[in-house]
Amino acid sequence: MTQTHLSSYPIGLIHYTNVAPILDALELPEGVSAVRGVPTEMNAALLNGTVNLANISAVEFIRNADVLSALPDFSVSVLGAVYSVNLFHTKPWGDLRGGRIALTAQSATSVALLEVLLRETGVQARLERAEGTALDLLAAGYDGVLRIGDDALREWYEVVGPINEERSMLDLPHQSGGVTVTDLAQRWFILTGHPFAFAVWAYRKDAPPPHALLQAMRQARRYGLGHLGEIAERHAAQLGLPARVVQHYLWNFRYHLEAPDRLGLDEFAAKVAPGHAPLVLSDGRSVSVPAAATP
Ligand SMILES: C=C(O[C@@H]1C=C(C(=O)O)C=C[C@H]1O)C(=O)O
Repeated sequence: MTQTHLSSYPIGLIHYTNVAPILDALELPEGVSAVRGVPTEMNAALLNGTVNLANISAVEFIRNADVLSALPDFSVSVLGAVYSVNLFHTKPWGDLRGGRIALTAQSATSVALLEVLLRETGVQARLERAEGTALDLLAAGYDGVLRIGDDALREWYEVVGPINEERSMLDLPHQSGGVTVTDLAQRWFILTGHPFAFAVWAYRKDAPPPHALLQAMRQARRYGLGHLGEIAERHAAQLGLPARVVQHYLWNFRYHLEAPDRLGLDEFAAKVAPGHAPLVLSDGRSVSVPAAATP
């Protein structure tokens, strides 16, 4: 038997439903292995060198732009509502001043986004790490609770649902039973008019990805976006949500780090890490979108 010596290229995968259109059909090429985890775990794994590439919190890419580069055509971005990055609160936003907000330990980007949004609206609150569902933490006395990912999507629907034949996703209320759900990407859109990039696929500059992996990722995404209905059905069953809700949730994402997403990323970077190292993509370009030519 011939022994093949494979060079090993470990990658990290955040396994939230929002990346299912990219990851569900991904076949890892020979020599590539994957670990899975929540954003803060994958951020740490990439930064400590346990993995060489991962979809990570965009803010960690920004903060570590000296050692990380990002793929030029992959992101988890959204223009307007995202449905799964939510602040649940019982008082109006402005009355959160001086209040206590619980933060999920899974997130880095959304915590930084919340800080930006609070700062820009002049609301100073005490931010504390605490785990639990939004409703449990509100019942425990927190004034606001930040939730992300699948839990946030489920808990959002628990508060504002159900949809029915008369109501589309867009008709759902933003509050119910004394609980308001503020969608942070929607709030960012109102503030800036730009998309918000939650995650990018970053890799260590000293360990660029093999071409076969990039090809496999692009192929998987093409398949996933072409089979969104099936993916939504499968994940809806796992999440305990209507397939209609999950399909809307998925098609709403922008998975290609296009010019508008870069604009949003650049703007966020200027707000969270002024003076950060240039954000470089693997095609050698900077994230910044060139200013439109002036006449
Ligand atoms: C849109 C989301 O984006 C995620 C949010 C992240 C964060 O807050 O650090 C990291 C990766 C993203 O995939 C979500 O979790 O719902």
